[in-house]
Amino acid sequence: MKYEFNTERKYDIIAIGRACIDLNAVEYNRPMEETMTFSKYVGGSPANIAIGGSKLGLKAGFIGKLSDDQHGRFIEQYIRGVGIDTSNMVIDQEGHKTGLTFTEIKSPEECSILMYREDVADLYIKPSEVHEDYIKQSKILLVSGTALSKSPSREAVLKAVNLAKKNDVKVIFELDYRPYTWESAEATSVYYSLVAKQADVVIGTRDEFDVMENSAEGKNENTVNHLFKHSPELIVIKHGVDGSYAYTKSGQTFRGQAYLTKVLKTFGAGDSYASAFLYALISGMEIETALKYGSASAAIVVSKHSSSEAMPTVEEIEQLISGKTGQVTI
Ligand SMILES: Nc1ncnc2c1ncn2[C@@H]1O[C@H](COP(=O)(O)OP(=O)(O)OP(=O)(O)O)[C@@H](O)[C@H]1O
Ligand SMILES: O=C(O)C[C@@H](O)[C@H](O)C(=O)CO
Repeated sequence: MKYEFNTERKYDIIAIGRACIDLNAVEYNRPMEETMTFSKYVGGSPANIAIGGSKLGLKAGFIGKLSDDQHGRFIEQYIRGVGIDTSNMVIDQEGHKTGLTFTEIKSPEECSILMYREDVADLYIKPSEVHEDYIKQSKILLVSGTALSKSPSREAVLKAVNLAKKNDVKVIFELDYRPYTWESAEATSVYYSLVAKQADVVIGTRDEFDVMENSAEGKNENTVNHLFKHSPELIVIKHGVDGSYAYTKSGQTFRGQAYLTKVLKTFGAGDSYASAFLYALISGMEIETALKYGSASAAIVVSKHSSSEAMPTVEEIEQLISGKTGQVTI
């Protein structure tokens, strides 16, 4: 089964949310306290997804706010350098800083991230900085859940969603739950539910859907039955190394299996998955194939050091899917 998009658009994907910096531990297999060197990459889930999509050949744009300093300029230059349109990336004029994410790689199974997100520039994007003329040029608007965590970014995103719906732009909601900037579980649940009900496609891990439902150990069947009473037509629920499921409003369920790989760290899996899954959907592939693209892209990124820089090419993904690189599905 395929998923249809408006084809007459300049951009395939416009993402809204944070573009930040990842500082990934260069020394592996040790706790952060003993890690002395880090490599710098552009990070932030929606930026990673846009970068991944652009590397696969999608025409991408980005709506966000950057700090007016060396870090903000590094991010803008990198994003522009990979071919993403940065004309709607605003420079903060109020002294807010870039968000930083430090990563800890204790072992392939034990990796975590430590985010510095106090007063970060990305959460200060205002509704007046989101423009209808831009959004209406895209096939899809990719919304990151973290951008809903504080005002004025929350209202800016809600405006973007309204404009997308008005202009027949598909809204893809990536739940992207990062506890660091949310005030309470109740607030997260309220805003996640609000946007998920309006979105066309919702993507998240099982844990993130539990956050949306403000419950524990929810069942996929209950989640999709509830959301399909509203706008969503396609829901993707990820279960880490156990793979992922895509559910359609018409009642079909597809399973995507993870590919066995030599894991260096597990972060970056979700973003690489989303970029390749969306690339495949936008390119007119079947949902089953899109799940393979997402899983293969994630398997490639978890075997590498970064999230953004490691995003694969179409050839790398297709080699893995066709078994030419010797990897197998789990
Ligand atoms: N250890 C692994 N080996 C191979 N593939 C993996 C592994 N972990 C995850 N994946 C793939 O990545 C997909 C997304 O993973 P996961 O459910 O962990 O997303 P996520 O929690 O959003 O990721 P992130 O850690 O980036 O936030 C899975 O459906 C699977 O295909
Ligand atoms: O999403 C973030 O802000 C951090 C990411 O850039 C990081 O690489 C990661 O955790 C991806 O899952």
